[in-house]
Amino acid sequence: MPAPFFDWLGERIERVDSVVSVGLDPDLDRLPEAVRGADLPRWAFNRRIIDATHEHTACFKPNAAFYEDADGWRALRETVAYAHGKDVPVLLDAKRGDIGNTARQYADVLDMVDAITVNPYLGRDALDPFLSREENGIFILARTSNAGGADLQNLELASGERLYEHVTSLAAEWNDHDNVGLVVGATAPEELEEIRDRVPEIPFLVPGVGAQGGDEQAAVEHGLADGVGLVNSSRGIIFAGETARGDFFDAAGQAAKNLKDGLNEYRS
Ligand SMILES: O=C(O)c1cc(=O)[nH]c(=O)n1[C@@H]1O[C@H](COP(=O)(O)O)[C@@H](O)[C@H]1O
Repeated sequence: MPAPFFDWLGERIERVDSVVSVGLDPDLDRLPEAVRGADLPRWAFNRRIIDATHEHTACFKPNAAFYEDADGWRALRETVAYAHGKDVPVLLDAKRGDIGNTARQYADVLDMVDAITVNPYLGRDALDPFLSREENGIFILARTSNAGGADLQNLELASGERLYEHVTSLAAEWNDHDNVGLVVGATAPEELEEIRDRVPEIPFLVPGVGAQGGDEQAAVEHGLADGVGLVNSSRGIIFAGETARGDFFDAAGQAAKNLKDGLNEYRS
């Protein structure tokens, strides 16, 4: 039985026929004029992005880095409640990982959001406060999309395995509540395929399409487990209006639809 988060996500994917995750990374320097004067510009921006994109969206993924100040936290709370009002789950991209006593505090954010990204490098006890939340989705970083992702994650261990392969096996071992997902970048299609072969049943969050130029086909072909998984684009959707003609937010809606249609060509 999948965890409630993955049940909800599966239903949402079916209902909107989309595996698109829209990344809500509202860089204050790039917000359009229309929302700059608002009391909480990031919330005003996200609300309009959600309005424009939700019908094409399986999940919203705010990255915590864009909210780490007092107003940011208020904007995040409003954003999450609004997404929930549209029946869209929210995955907080926070990449948490700390000693148990601290991790327990971090994990409390799962009272507000539905899923979170976590960093495995402090080991199992650092993730226990997250993994024990049976309702939620816990996405463990396996192979990240950035250029330096290979520096550590592709290191070969004495066993002959790569580090990301070992992390993948550990994640499967830690998946007592069927609430684990993995983060694997679309910019690393070979690793995506290898990781999928290792864990056929774990859904992936695949960032790195769009602005980072990752492989959409590989993201869909290897990212989904029994049809469930997410392919994320943030800047490519929310800032599509910077270069498009017409309304800024309509452009975001169109970009979300285009990504959905493009990805759906590879869904079986
Ligand atoms: O955990 C993530 O979501 C993540 C993992 C990773 O390997 N690469 C990656 O880009 N991300 C996040 O996904 C989003 C990608 O943003 P765009 O490059 O604008 O689509 C950002 O919030 C990143 O922090």
